[in-house]
Amino acid sequence: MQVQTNMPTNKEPCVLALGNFDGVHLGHRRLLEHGLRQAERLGVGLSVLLFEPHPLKVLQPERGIQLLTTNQERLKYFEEIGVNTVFLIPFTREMANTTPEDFVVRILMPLGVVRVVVGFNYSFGAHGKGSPELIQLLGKQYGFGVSVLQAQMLEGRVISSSSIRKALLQGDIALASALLGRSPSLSGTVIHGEERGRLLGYPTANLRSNEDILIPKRGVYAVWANINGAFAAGMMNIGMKPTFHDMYGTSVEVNFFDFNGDLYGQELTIHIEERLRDEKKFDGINELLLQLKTDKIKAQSLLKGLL
Ligand SMILES: Cc1cc2nc3c(=O)[nH]c(=O)nc-3n(C[C@H](O)[C@H](O)[C@H](O)COP(=O)(O)O)c2cc1C
Ligand SMILES: Nc1ncnc2c1ncn2[C@@H]1O[C@H](COP(=O)(O)OP(=O)(O)OP(=O)(O)O)[C@@H](O)[C@H]1O
Repeated sequence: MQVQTNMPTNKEPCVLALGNFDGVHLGHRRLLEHGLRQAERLGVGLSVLLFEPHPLKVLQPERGIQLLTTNQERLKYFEEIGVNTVFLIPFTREMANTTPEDFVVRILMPLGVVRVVVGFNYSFGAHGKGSPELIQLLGKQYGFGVSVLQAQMLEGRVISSSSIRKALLQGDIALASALLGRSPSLSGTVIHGEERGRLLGYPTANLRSNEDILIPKRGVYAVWANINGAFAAGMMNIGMKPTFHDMYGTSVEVNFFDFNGDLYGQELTIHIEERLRDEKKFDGINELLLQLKTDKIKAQSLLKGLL
């Protein structure tokens, strides 16, 4: 898969899928699969146009965006699905003010678009005024086809990045997984913690993720990661360690059951399988240790099926 950060000069014909694709969820997958079939029928490749940073970060910086995927993760999923080219175009305030027609003429046409694939709720151009109907009209005028995919649903619910964000903030891993079509994950770099974990007999990898990435609801989760090519089961705590601190920022830490080694500085992707419980303030270390033992047994039994 090619990633182009400059406007192409060769203008190879392509089918182009449009949107943010945060999370690359089931709805996105079905849209991209439709794009692949169209591309095959037309004998061209499938491209995706992505704005970087996410438009909401530029348009509503005060809201503090909470993304499901990093750029790297989105690109990995696109590659797995079979996308040929990703155009990564900077999103600026000027871009936000582009009229729908200018967007088509200045951005889409130079990409060699023969067909555009969008979802039923796609919006584009200044104030999000461009709709699927408008892009169909512009397609007729400028000579490219347009597919508008109907709303992809799961059990009566429209699949969307926002509904997945909501599920994760409520700790509903089952719902988030069903909408994503895979377990949710959280990536980050292993940093130094307070080094209390190893004294407790539960050493933890403390994770720092990109500031724009969503952290699920506080609590304890059954998780796994691929460490140096091997499956590693574990349990993760997202929280403030109330047993030890009155005021503390949120930390994300994972105790892997059968791993012994140095992870500092490593990039890890933690796959979240199930939420086990809320974080609690315990009356001392012994109570916490008893609970951790129970958590471990529960997580191990849940994760056994994944091996
Ligand atoms: C699976 C798991 C569950 C935890 N649950 C709690 C909890 O409910 N309450 C709490 O105060 N701390 C909890 N902790 C955090 C511990 O209090 C301890 O501070 C931490 O493991 C050590 O942190 P460190 O790596 O920064 O030294 C949990 C840790 C893990 C790994
Ligand atoms: N459930 C769905 N069914 C059909 N098309 C969809 C669905 N979800 C997204 N799309 C389409 O996929 C493309 C990328 O969508 P977008 O990034 O806006 O995702 P989204 O899940 O709708 O996000 P958000 O919830 O943040 O609005 C767009 O063309 C959009 O219309």
